[in-house]
Order: sequence, then C-alpha cells, then structure tokens
Amino acid sequence: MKYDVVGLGTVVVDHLVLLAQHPPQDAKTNIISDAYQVGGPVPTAQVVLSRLGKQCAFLGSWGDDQYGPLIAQDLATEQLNLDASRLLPGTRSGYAQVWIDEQASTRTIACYRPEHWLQPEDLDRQIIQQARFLHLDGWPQETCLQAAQIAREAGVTVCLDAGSLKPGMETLIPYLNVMNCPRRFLSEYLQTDDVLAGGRALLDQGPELVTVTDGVRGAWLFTEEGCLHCAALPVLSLDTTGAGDVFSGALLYGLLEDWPRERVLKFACVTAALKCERLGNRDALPSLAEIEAALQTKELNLSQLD
Ligand SMILES: Nc1ncnc2c1ncn2[C@@H]1O[C@H](COP(=O)(O)OP(=O)(O)O)[C@@H](O)[C@H]1O
Ligand SMILES: O=C(O)C[C@@H](O)[C@H](O)C(=O)COP(=O)(O)O
Repeated sequence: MKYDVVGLGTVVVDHLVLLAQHPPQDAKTNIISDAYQVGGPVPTAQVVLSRLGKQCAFLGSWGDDQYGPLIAQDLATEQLNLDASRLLPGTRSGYAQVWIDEQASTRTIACYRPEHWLQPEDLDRQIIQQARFLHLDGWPQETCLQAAQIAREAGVTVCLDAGSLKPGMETLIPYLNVMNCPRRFLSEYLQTDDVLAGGRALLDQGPELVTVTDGVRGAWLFTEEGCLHCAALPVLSLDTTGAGDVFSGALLYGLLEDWPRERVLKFACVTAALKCERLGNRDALPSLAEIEAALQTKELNLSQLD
C-alpha cells in the first residue's frame, strides 16, 4: 500500500475571530484577535494522521485567489501528497468565518464553492486503490459514491466524516466501513435524538463501525460488539472548531493501528479534547506524547452501554 489514508474532500481557509461575546442581532462588537488557518473536515483529519506519522494523500482543489498559496503551502508543509490535487485558475478558494466567544461557543458561516468539487471522471483510481483507507466528507455525492465503489472493489476501507446531512448520503452509507457523525446528524438524517437507536440504525445501513460525537457529552462507538460511551476529557475549552475533524483523524489512526475499540475511542476523545484547549486546528493539535500522557494520567470514564 502506498498511502495509509487517501482523503477526498473540501478544503477551506478558516478565519478564526475571537470575541468577548457574540453581538446581539443588529449590533456590533470588537474583535479581540484573529487568525487564518487551513481547515475542512478531510484535510484536518489528514493533518492529524500525518503528524502522527501516517502517509496521506489529499484529493481536492482550491482557487488562485489570496488563499490559494496559503492552502497549497499548508498542506505541503503538513506532508500531504498533493499529486492528485489541483489549483483551479480563475476561481476563489473555499472560505469560512468562525466567531468564537469567551465561552468557546462558535458561529460559523462557510462558503464551500462547488466549482472545486472533483467530478467522478476526475478521480485518480490508482491512488485510491493504493490506499489502506479512503476518507470522505460526502461532497459531492456522485464523486464520493464513485470513489467508494473503486475503494470497495480494491478492498480499501471506506470512511466518512458525515458532518451535516448532504444530498445522496443514503446512497453512500451502504458503501461505508466506518462512519463518524455529530449527534445533530442523527436528527437530520434519522429524525431521532436517541443516540443508541440512531447509532444502531446507522450500523444496520452498512458501516461496521459508527461513532457519534456530542461535544462535552463525549462520544459513542457502535460495532456488532455493542455500544461504548466515552465521557469527554474535562479541559478548559477555548475553541472547539475542528474538534469533530480531529476526532475523525484520531479515530482513523487508532483503526489503522488495529487497536481494540476501547483504546480507539479513548484516543479519539482525548486528542479532540486537548485540541479544544487551544485556538484552531494546527497549532492546537496535541503531540502523540501529550495524548499518551493524558491517557495515562487522566481519569477517562468509559462504559459499555449494551
Ligand atoms: N468542550 C469540550 N471538552 C472536551 N472534549 C470536547 C469538547 N468539545 C468537543 N470535544 C471532543 O471532541 C469530539 C467532537 O466534538 P463535537 O463538538 O461533537 O464535533 P463537531 O466539531 O463536529 O461539532 C467530542 O465527542 C469530544 O470527545
Ligand atoms: O467545514 C466546516 O464545517 C467549517 C470548516 O471551516 C472547519 O474547518 C471545520 O471543518 C470545522 O469542523 P468541525 O468543527 O469539526 O465540525
């Protein structure tokens, strides 16, 4: 295998804006500080994996505006292979503005730019076939489906970080081996707020492993062995942007390492929690040593629910 994880997804530049508190409607507030960082569910998960020593290739595209060089340089610095990625001349890059107040509550507005989505005919079959895992964010449906089919035929594990509900996901889910989603996805897709029923219903639709995340309420992991819940590691949370993406990256790391499901879930929860102590998703990422130290020294509440 040439790559541990090939990722197909949306890349954006996040403008992170720190505020004392969110302004009420029709009012103004001052910015305390701000920063630009590259984000997006798949690239962020891949940066987590790459920093932990996994070989990753990213399939995506960006524009030739002021953010293009920032994206290309960031992904290359993070050691993601970009041979199957491209700059689209005459287009603007994906962008998001994330407002974060002193309670770490966020408001995000994002502009994903569909002109950057790869089409099924753009897919590099070989790079997918040479991966252990394929990681998707669900945009756009036809391309994800085609990539998932190529991967399944080649015995590559197909993973999805579902984020929010996107068109055609019901067609993609049967092709998945691994699926991560936030709890709100269960309401959007299955019209349920019951995590146990929702997680089991997703398992019934195809994936062998499903995780559901819910911020400070921690995360659940479902397999045919049942459901595990891990409480969130208590941290002084400054910024939760990208916590789900970081959780996904750490989850894939544990699965690539073939760890037991208990360790996989604890590792993902701890990595995502430590990220929340700092701003963003690059400088905020904990090292393997920090993650291992927290796993050894902090009490983590893990329970088998069925
Ligand atoms: N404030 C927090 N304290 C500790 N851990 C957190 C916190 N927020 C998120 N996490 C961890 O990150 C995971 C993903 O966060 P979540 O907010 O559910 O995802 P998303 O960023 O996709 O909305 C959670 O399951 C939890 O383990
Ligand atoms: O895609 C988004 O939701 C916004 C991105 O700008 C951000 O980088 C991101 O991926 C946040 O993800 P999450 O907080 O893990 O859901």
